[in-house]
Amino acid sequence: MNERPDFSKNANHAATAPAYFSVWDVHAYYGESYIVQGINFNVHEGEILALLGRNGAGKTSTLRAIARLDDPMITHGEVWLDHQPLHKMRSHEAAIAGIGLVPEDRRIIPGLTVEENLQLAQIVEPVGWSLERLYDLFPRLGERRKQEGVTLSGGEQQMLAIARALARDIKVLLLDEPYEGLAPVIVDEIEKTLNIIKEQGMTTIIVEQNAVRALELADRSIILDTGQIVFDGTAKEVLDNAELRAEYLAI
Ligand SMILES: Nc1ncnc2c1ncn2[C@@H]1O[C@H](COP(=O)(O)OP(=O)(O)OP(=O)(O)O)[C@@H](O)[C@H]1O
Repeated sequence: MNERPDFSKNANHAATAPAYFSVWDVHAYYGESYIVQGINFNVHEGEILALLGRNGAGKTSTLRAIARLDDPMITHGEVWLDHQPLHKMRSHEAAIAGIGLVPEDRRIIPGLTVEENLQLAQIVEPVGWSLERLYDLFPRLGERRKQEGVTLSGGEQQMLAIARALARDIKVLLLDEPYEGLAPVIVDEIEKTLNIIKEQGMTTIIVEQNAVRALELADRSIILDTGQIVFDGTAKEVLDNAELRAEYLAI
């Protein structure tokens, strides 16, 4: 058998340091399928972490597990957010505890305007960013506030999905493939916005197939392969390591 290069030496050290958001030895299954196979990582407050890897590496499953969705089910391990044990919570409780998941399919609610989609997110206290602040961040949403959300362009729907997460009082923003299907110019616009959100102190985890764009944005990166972490380090280390990129990201 070919030995594969070991980039994982950094993977476990992070779990010992206290952090704002900690994932410790998480294992998760879809039914009998063992998909998330002992994941450890930390994210510090205000940091952007890119969760990367090839198709099927387990990125979305990891994000879903830490957001405490029913599938995949965590069978072992702990997830902590600002001293709160997310691993003991269901998804709605994790949402109240500060998880803001923006799923890949964006889930804009049909029949509701842009503004109504945002207002719906604020029905339960505590609320996050005001509508005014969200429209300052996303002027296109302000211009289209009376338009039905599902009739927006793909990029605008992505903006609405992010804005809806921020409309709640969240502590960490989890983005699943936010750039998928978007033109580079729209990716530029969303990247700029995510940088502004970071400047305002938000902690973010981004799962993205477009690894180069995600690494431009991120402070740190974790690379997954078959449900395990094979690299944990800075975004620059990934960009500078051609062997690592070729092996796990095909870039
Ligand atoms: N609902 C499910 N039931 C069973 N297996 C699943 C389910 N969803 C995903 N998987 C499997 O889990 C593995 C990891 O999938 P996941 O979607 O987490 O990968 P990913 O890294 O996000 O890839 P992609 O970028 O292609 O979405 C894959 O082998 C996939 O087939």
